[in-house]
Amino acid sequence: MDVSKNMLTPIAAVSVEQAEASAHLPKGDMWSVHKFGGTCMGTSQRIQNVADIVLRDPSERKLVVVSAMHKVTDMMYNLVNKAQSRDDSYIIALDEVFEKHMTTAKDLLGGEDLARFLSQLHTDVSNLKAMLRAIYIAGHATESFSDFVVGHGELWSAQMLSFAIKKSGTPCSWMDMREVLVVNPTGSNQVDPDYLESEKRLEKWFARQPAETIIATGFIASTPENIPTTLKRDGSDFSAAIIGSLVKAGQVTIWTDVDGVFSADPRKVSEAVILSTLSYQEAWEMSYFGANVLHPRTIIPVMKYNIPIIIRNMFNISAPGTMICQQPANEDGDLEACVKAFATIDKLALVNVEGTGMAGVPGTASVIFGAVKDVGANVIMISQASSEHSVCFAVPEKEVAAVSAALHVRFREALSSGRLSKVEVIHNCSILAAVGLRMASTPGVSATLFDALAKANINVRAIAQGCSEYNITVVLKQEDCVRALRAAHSRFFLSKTTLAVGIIGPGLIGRTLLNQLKDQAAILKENMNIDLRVMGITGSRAMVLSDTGIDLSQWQEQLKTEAEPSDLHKFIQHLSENQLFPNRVLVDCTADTNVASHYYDWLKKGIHVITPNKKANSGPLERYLKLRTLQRASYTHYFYEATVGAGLPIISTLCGLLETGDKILRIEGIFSGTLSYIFNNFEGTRTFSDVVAEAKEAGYTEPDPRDDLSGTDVARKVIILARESGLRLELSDIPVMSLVPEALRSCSTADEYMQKLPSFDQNWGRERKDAEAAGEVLRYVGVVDVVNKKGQVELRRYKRDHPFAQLSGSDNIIAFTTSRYKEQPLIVRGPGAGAEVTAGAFPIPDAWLSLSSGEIVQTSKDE
Ligand SMILES: NC(=O)c1ccc[n+]([C@@H]2O[C@H](COP(=O)([O-])OP(=O)(O)OC[C@H]3O[C@@H](n4cnc5c(N)ncnc54)[C@H](O)[C@@H]3O)[C@@H](O)[C@H]2O)c1
Ligand SMILES: N[C@@H](CCO)C(=O)O
Ligand code: NA
Repeated sequence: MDVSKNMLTPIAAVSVEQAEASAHLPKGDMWSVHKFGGTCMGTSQRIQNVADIVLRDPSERKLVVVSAMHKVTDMMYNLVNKAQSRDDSYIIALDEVFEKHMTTAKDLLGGEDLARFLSQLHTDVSNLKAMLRAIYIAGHATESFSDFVVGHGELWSAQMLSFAIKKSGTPCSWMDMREVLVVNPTGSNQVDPDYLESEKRLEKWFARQPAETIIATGFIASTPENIPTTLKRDGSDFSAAIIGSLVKAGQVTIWTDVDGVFSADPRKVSEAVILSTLSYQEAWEMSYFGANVLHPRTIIPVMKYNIPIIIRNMFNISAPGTMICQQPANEDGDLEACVKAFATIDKLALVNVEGTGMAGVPGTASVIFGAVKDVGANVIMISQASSEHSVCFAVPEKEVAAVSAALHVRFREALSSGRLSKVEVIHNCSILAAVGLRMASTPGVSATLFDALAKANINVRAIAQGCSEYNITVVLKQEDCVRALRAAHSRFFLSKTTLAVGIIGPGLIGRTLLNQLKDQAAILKENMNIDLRVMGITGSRAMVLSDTGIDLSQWQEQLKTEAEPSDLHKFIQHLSENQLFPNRVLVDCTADTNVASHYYDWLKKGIHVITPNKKANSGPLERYLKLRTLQRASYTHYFYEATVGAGLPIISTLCGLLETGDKILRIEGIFSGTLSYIFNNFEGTRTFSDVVAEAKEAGYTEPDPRDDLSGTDVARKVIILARESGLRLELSDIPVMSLVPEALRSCSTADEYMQKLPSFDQNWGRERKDAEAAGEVLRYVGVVDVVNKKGQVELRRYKRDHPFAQLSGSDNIIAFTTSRYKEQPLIVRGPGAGAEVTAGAFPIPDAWLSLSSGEIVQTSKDE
């Protein structure tokens, strides 16, 4: 064997191209370093799998760093703890450790190899027994005693693996890294490698023990005085990176149990994707957030020589993993590709120190952070705007009480003199960070991020972005964090926009809407990339909820068989919390005042509301104004086109006129599909009550047809349009001529009313004939008189040639007289009631699209 080949390769930085060309498999003389963690070394079978992976790597020179078998490090620490607390059971615990390794070895090895390993294991265990006995007697273990004991897990796993590899005929040595790796403690549970000394010792090691496949113990090392120690919390990944840099490896592969680094925590974002590449800095940023990557320190040694690190799943070898290397060449150059990943940290508190006495006074920050340091708190982010009137920073929630107390003490005088106005704590915060090296050079990234957050109705409490621009950090309420993460992630990573929909009131309109959605969902997805899912349907008695979307061909059955008692609160909660998607829409298809009274809260939660229910907009003026103010102030949509004239573009026409600067003078028309139908068809051939029954049958009427006949429904529409035109009117301000005879107003049900109605047919017959005799027809009309600030609803007679006399079916006709349309009013005419046209008024793709992408759609004029 050529010993020189095993000596350290001269320093030769690997370029990115080289690294990529090598496609995870370095060629030539370069070392391929692998690291297998405890999970990978969990059982004899897994150790065998590790051996197979190592054997399959065609590199000529392989150096494999291993952790102790799964759980063994904890078992070893436990031994020390038991011994020093004089708990005799350390002996049994040591037996368990012995057993575990003996059985694993027996499974894995045979013959002489097994005998050699077991004999070594015996020797080690009896030495450990002696040492633990000493600890037991002393009642104390020094750090180096403890490190010595604990490190055995790695010694055994490395030896077993090296024997397992040898078994296949490949020469293989194992390396006790305590002979090679020298580190100095730095305090705070970290160590610094002594690269020079380690390099020297490594050369010596190679000279003694030339090998092309080496299994090395992770985690353990020596002090410069040759006392066994460990790499502390940085662990075996760090060992692999250090040894990788010492041998100037072609690459370092870290084998774990995940497919690579995800774009976001996959437990929180189901659409998270595996990233194929990450720059060192990006990985660094991600690892800070606890992403399953590497400890930042781990990256430093290999980064120095541009050695790529590949994170791969040992349980899914086919997954290519994530390569961490120097910034890869631009991929797409698009905005979305700039953000590599999102990460979050929960359980934080924001501390805000505020006051005029800080501006221009050097040293305030130093005092603040001095106080924070004194209580040993870790500052997670800092933000100060250039006005210098406030400094805010985030610390772990559990440290905030101490921080706040320390600041109050430190600033007692400043606070009492008023130089500082407050030291304020905002609890229950989380951090959301967007990470990406190329954010630095791409304008618009933060705009897109903040836009996504705004559209998901998420309030941002504080913002930080360093000049490096690798990371944009926002602080938000913890309860919003997952939703924020999903909103941001879907904006940058999903091509499709998503909508979670809840339907309240699957009556005639609701049912029709659900049918339309069933057909439309596929088209929306196909043509517009909108993923629309109905997450819940609730009637007045039963509801069905789904986490992934209700099958719209089954919902009626589900409502019968799989339903639970309806509970509006739970329903809303389900939609807001348990959703796949950040965009949420409620469609209220009831005529219920109570349901309508919740719109404000829903919009406030960021849930869009679509409704044909007139109760909110025609209810108490004050509530209406509050709702509209909120709607204008938020990014949340409130669509109610169907409340007037069903699917006819009445409200949008009115808004269009107002937005373009026109002035509304008068709106007059036939606003009731039911009453239009009734008077269009009440021509002498059928009785009045028969025609009313037909209208009900056709689905034009309100759930209680008396709402139509009494004029209330028309009055509500008049009020809606009046308010839209800027009038501040209450429903009670509108004089209404009711068509419900006095005697029938007290009927307790709609059915009773319908039954008694025929007794009034004669009166109606007379009325109609009178009009006919005068060449006129009866029409029930509503008027919004904007000039005189009033409204009116009444039955009128019109000449046979009047446009209002020309209607058919359930037609509505609405005439807008405006400054522009003064001589000839602008007329909108068409069917103004009925299931298809009404339900069709809200799922218009434009509306869904604007909802899902969060475009602001003006549904009314801004006053
Ligand atoms: N029918 C039309 O042509 C038309 C046109 C425009 C607007 N609208 C409006 O559409 C709405 C629905 O009309 P419809 O004809 O479908 O009435 P409908 O009576 O057929 O349906 C209403 C449904 O809502 C349910 N419901 C009532 N209160 C509820 C509650 N608190 N929680 C859950 N579910 C509840 C009822 O059980 C019923 O299933 C009404 O507001 C109506 O004014 C109807
Ligand atoms: N009942 C209403 C439905 C449309 O709002 C009508 O007849 O016009
Ligand atoms: Na309409």
